[in-house]
Amino acid sequence: MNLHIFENQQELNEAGAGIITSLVQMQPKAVLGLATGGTPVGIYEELVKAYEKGRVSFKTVTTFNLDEYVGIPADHPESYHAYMQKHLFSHIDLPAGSAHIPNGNAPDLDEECERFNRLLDDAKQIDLQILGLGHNGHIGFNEPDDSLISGTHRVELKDETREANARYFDSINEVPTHALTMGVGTILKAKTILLIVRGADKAEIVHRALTGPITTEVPATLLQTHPHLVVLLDAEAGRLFE
Ligand SMILES: O=P(O)(O)OC[C@H]1O[C@](O)(CO)[C@@H](O)[C@@H]1O
Repeated sequence: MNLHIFENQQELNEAGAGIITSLVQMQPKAVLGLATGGTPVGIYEELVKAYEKGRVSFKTVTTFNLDEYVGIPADHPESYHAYMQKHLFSHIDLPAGSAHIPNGNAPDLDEECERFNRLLDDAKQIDLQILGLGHNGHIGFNEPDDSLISGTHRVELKDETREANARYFDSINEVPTHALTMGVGTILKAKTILLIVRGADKAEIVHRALTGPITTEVPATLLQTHPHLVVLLDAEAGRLFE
């Protein structure tokens, strides 16, 4: 594991964007796994700046998003489709057909998961998977459980996840109860994983995820088994590592 702790958010954002930019410069046909949530916003901002300065192009890149809520349309402001448009896709030259996000509003969700899995299979391997971390140790929307699922699947969100994400909605009742998520098998198959964690409220869970016993009750502990894990933490999240 390659762990870096940053004193300020800007340095973390630049480091995260720098890793992605370098990969795409070296490998213009890179397959990127993208995350949503509050954590990667600043990194996407830096990526957009790198694109605007002509340092990187996404013309031949393919992307896969980790997850999407079930039951809200893609144009809902809090859908992960809308998030990706707002924070990244509308600012760069990634062709629309190269960006894949599960459709949480598909009429047949099992079929949608199969479609997404087939696309992932066709892409062979994600070169770099960006990950945030849920307060309960979830990665993507793979929630703590006594077993975990390898491929893309439908998941019921835990109360704590819905509470954490309620800040983006008018009330908790509007937060979807289910989501589609890439499974842990797909996540762990990525060549490199870039885990990004910020804030004092995640100091304990990230420490447990990276140093505690491996358990499906903390899905992020499985990341300890990955041969190329890069971790970027802000000073608050990294408190217990110092
Ligand atoms: O970055 P946040 O908003 O704390 O979210 C934590 C995690 O939950 C998710 O939103 C669910 O996938 C992830 O994208 C993110 O890593």
